[in-house]
Amino acid sequence: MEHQGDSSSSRTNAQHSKKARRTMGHTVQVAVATLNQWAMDFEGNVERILLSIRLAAANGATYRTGPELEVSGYSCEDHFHEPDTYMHCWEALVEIIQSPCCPPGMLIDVGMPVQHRNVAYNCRVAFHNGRVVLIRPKMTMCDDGNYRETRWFSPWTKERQTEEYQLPRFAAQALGQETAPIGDAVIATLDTCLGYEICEELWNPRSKHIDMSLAGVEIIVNGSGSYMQLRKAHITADLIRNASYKAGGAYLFSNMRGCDGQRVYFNGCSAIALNGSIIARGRQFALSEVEVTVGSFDLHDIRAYRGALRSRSSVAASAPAYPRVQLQLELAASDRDHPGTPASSPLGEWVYHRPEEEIALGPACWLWDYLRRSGQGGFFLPLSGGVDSSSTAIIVHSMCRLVVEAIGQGDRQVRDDCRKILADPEYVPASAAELCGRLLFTCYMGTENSSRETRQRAAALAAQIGSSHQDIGIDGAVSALLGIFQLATGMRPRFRAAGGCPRQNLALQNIQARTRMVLAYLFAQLMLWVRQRPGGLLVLGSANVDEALRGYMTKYDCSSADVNPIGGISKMDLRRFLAYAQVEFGLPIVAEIVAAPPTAELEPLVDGAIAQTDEEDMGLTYQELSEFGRLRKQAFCGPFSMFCKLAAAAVADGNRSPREVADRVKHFFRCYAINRHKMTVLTPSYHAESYSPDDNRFDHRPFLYRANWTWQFRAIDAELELLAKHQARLEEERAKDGAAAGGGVAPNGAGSSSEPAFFAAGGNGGGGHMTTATSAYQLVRQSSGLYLTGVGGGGGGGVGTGGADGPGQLTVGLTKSHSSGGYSRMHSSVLGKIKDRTGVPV
Ligand SMILES: Nc1ncnc2c1ncn2[C@@H]1O[C@H](COP(=O)(O)OP(=O)(O)OC[C@H]2O[C@@H]([n+]3cccc(C(=O)O)c3)[C@H](O)[C@@H]2O)[C@@H](O)[C@H]1O
Ligand SMILES: Nc1ncnc2c1ncn2[C@@H]1O[C@H](COP(=O)(O)OP(=O)(O)OP(=O)(O)O)[C@@H](O)[C@H]1O
Ligand SMILES: NC(=O)CC[C@H](N)C(=O)O
Repeated sequence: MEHQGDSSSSRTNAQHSKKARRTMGHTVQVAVATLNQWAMDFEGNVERILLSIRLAAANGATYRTGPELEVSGYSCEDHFHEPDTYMHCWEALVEIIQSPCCPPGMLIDVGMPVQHRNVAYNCRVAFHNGRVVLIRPKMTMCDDGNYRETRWFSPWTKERQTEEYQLPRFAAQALGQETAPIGDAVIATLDTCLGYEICEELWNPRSKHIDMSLAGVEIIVNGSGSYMQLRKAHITADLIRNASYKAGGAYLFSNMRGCDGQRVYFNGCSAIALNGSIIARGRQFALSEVEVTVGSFDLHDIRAYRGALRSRSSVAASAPAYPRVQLQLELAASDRDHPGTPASSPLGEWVYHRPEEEIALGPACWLWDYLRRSGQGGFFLPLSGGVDSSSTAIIVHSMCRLVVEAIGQGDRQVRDDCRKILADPEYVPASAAELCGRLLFTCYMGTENSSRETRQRAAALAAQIGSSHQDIGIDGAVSALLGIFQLATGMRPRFRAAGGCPRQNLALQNIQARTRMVLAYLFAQLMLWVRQRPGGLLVLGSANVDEALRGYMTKYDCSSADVNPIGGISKMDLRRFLAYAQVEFGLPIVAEIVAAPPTAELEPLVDGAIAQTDEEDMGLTYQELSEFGRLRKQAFCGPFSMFCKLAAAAVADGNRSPREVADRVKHFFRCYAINRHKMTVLTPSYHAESYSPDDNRFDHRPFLYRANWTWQFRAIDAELELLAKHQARLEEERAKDGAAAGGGVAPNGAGSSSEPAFFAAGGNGGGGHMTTATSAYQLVRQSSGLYLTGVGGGGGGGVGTGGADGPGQLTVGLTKSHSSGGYSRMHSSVLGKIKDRTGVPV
């Protein structure tokens, strides 16, 4: 099926084609736009789209594409259920199509939601010379991480088929066009062919670019809404490079950038690749709202590259065709139009930001978007002089550096936003520190438990970054609150050091922490009044991702803020960031902040020194929390699997016994379970970490748990018993065979290698087979060597039984261990309970 998508192309274009036929060029100049859109801000979104079209045209591009859902903004979420959203998108589209910013002859597409026959799709809408030429719906939705696309959109499932889309009445009248093709089609121009895969379609194993490129589509266009996560930027670049390397052709990747109203920060990095090399790319982090990246390539280079890929050509020869929308248009500029337009050369190596730079830049840009869009006048931060609140303060300072730099480079949008925030229409910042003094208000809120060192560190950091700093005491407020309690109950809690029980000790800590939160909001509301400036300040939070995971924070203390730039970042990464900032931003005090042991300073000092450290309090190190966090979320480990993996590693390293590992895993899960409720009120945090426990979108789990995990912990105990038995048997074997055995046996027990046999395929005595199924249970034995050495030396090869089990022995071993250990104990107690309740023996 072919569509004459441009049958009524304008006179200008017809003349252009005639001329081009005489002086045909092969170099196509294209533009990918990176836009900082804002969900539901149709006004601003249209302006930014038009600006990008204008810039693309000014740079000689004949084709412009942009990010996913750029008309509405990506993060509209349940607004995608509202008919208004679709209507406003069409209104915006008509405005864009009819704008004088769109030059005649230019092929343009925008991303927006479209409802067709009562089904909502996430689409690219391509237009040319005032007409919609194709609506291409997304065919593979994204639902992982923070994405929830199938909640609003359906994938287009009719492969290589189109239907007629009926334009809304007002749009049809405005454009003089009743229908447009919608579906899985491509656009054929007079000189090349172009097709779409939208964001996730590139990430999916059945990427659409494969079939399209085999069917002769030379330019693949991807409009994306891909958000930042630490250490992720290289993935998109690799995917684009690989797609165009394997399939040949040009790959145009256009991404959103910035905070469009949610916790995520879209990652920029728009790029153009040709035949496996990146030829143009945009920035990952920046304050500019519109960035247009232009690249040019020779269509003959695509044909030569593909033709030389012989295996590709033979597959392509039988590839099914796509419906093509035919346009009377040449994308390649004629030589006379753009004499000497050179094809872009491959860029050198793509240098990615290190994680510490990503922390310095990403949250800073996100905060800028949040601040200017919230209409507030700056930030208020309770600054303790510890790693976390210092990191937050330095991120604001980094934001100020970016603002000053952008204004210096002539970014008028940033300058105007800055003036609006500060309510000063003439303002030009003198330096980052000077701007910081106006935007960031820090406050040390000391108690009798605060040390001189932290107080001084907070003051020194404030002086070095330039924030407006105050040092206040809050003991009066704390004792007033305790006084009320005492008046009401006649009791006054005491610290542990003064003979109080843990409950009293904890309550006395939490009242200090919560009082700080109340004061933080008071100061945030009134500090600009004190300075005779309008508006208020946003309260910043500083709880890191590990504290959230472990629940090591007081609910509704200073962790409850308006926004938290470090809530998705681990303590380990924050330390890296601080080391980087110390040098990069010239902040010598940071060395002391990093070196000090993290402490809450909520318990009395002992002889004037800190008596409480975070890691001791938590019973876990920050490094362990990162490891547990990754296993829980990224590796999808429950307590049992986490134990198995960590025990295997610990035994291999010889640094911990399985029992110690079991104790720590159980402690972690207990703490996680009793504190999970805190995640329901977690301050909105910049999303950066793939193991974030954020309950809002990213990590959907219950918040009421059976915190002693009886069933799961019993499985760990059974496993411990099993390992102990193996250990005992191993020692027995060693004692028996001693040096004569010369170590373990080779695979299949056939040799006498001095290495413990690792991939044993069955003990010689028992004939058991190690199947390819590698459960976590098997891995424990593999990496600890316990199972395999036992197999070889003992000649029995049974697991858990020491007998001559046959195939499948591992499973049998597991079952036996459970029934001999925890499971049978539990089982009899259940039977007892049932009997008690029913009176009937079971
Ligand atoms: N399942 C559940 N669903 C809903 N709510 C639940 C709940 N379980 C307890 N609760 C409630 O939660 C409240 C207890 O939580 P909360 O008041 O936060 O108190 P809690 O978690 O008991 O104690 C605060 C923890 O944070 C530590 N801390 C304190 C201060 C600073 C720092 C630091 O970051 O350096 C750490 C402190 O050592 C302690 O471990 C109670 O009201 C309790 O009834
Ligand atoms: N003495 C203090 N002055 C001002 N704010 C404080 C003080 N103590 C704690 N806070 C605030 O409460 C937050 C949580 O306190 P907590 O003691 O848990 O610190 P933390 O999470 O370890 O962070 P940090 O590394 O900044 O101390 C801090 O990040 C900080 O914003
Ligand atoms: N919007 C999307 O389809 C997202 C795709 C992809 N998984 C990403 O993280 O970028």
